[in-house]
Amino acid sequence: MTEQLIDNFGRRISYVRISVTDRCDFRCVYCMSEEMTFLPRAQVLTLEELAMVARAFTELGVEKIRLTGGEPLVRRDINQLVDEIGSMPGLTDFTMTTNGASLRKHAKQLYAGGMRRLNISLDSLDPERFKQLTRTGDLDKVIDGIHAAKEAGFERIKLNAVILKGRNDDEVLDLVDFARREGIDISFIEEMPLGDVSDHSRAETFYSSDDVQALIETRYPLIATPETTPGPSRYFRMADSNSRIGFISPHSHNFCDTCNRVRVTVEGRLLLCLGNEHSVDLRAVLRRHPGNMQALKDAIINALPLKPERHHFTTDGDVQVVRFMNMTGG
Ligand SMILES: Nc1nc2c(ncn2[C@@H]2O[C@H](COP(=O)(O)OP(=O)(O)OP(=O)(O)O)[C@@H](O)[C@H]2O)c(=O)[nH]1
Ligand SMILES: C[S@@+](CC[C@H](N)C(=O)[O-])C[C@H]1O[C@@H](n2cnc3c(N)ncnc32)[C@H](O)[C@@H]1O
Ligand code: SF4
Ligand code: SF4
Repeated sequence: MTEQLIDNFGRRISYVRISVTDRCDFRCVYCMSEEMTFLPRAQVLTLEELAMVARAFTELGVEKIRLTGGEPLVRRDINQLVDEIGSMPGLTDFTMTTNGASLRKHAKQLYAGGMRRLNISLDSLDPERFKQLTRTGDLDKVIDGIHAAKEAGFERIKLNAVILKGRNDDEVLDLVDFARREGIDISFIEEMPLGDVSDHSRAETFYSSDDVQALIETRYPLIATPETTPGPSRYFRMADSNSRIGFISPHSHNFCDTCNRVRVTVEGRLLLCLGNEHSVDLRAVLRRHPGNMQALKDAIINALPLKPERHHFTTDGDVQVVRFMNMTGG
């Protein structure tokens, strides 16, 4: 029987999020500072190391892998990694979270590599505002990227929108209408206190999922659905559309008791929880014992008791976790 990863709270780890780069072509205000220094290449896992980490997890019973970043599509040779992971036995869900700007170039290859779902971040449909929120992003490219993903055949595409009071809360209904028109899903995310951002006061911009939901229900009554992905969204449906509306609410509806996931940061740190610092250095194991799968699996198994029960985020604007989101991939 396959070995399984079960933590001290009885939660089985079936989902791993792997950050493949800390670099990004955007500088979203809630994720990065304007002047970011990225890691030297030697500190980042190589493609071979990333593939070995993915294989170790699948051999330990993990069924879902998400590639993230930074922007995963700016990593050179990303398609090679996708092909390799996509062919690993045991994976039932292989996917990516992307800002969408390079999907016109990559969507077909991702599909060919075995991906069937994609999450694409989109916080505004207004080109000027989109530029302000991402600092460098071009809205047209992202919309074109969404279309490219649909054309490539992706079965489920989900938009992710981080809602900030006073910045884009007036676009919630427009974003829902966009998702309905495109026949795709959308999740609304509460901003988390990761990384020290100077652009806005997080205490002032906090906008709860309940408020987003109330706003949507002024136009579309929402019907709760038990459907889940092995992710943190709570989903709702509308009577007259196939699009699902999700809410990712780390503050107002904590989902830690059903947590099924761990992360591998771009430096190969196995991070047991997004909201805490408990971690183990897998890169050191990989480089001390090159090619030794058992040593890597043992390091992962031995790390599990470190997984904390939950995060302790607050909405008062305090930063509890200093690392930026692009290191861990969200
Ligand atoms: N606090 C917390 N936030 C998470 C966790 N997993 C994902 N998120 C946040 O959820 C948002 C969307 O993440 P995605 O990369 O789209 O992944 P997902 O929601 O797990 O994806 P699905 O598989 O489609 O459900 C990001 O802002 C993540 O930081 C988690 O374990 N804890
Ligand atoms: C860090 S990004 C990496 C993948 C890709 N670059 C993208 O933007 O989709 C993953 C997700 O985290 C979200 N995110 C980033 N910073 C966040 C924060 N402080 N709070 C909540 N979500 C955040 C982004 O909106 C995105 O949906
Ligand atoms: S949220 Fe994604 S696209 Fe935006 S800066 Fe962070 S890594 Fe880049
Ligand atoms: S905050 Fe930590 S414990 Fe809670 S769901 Fe996220 S990773 Fe799991």
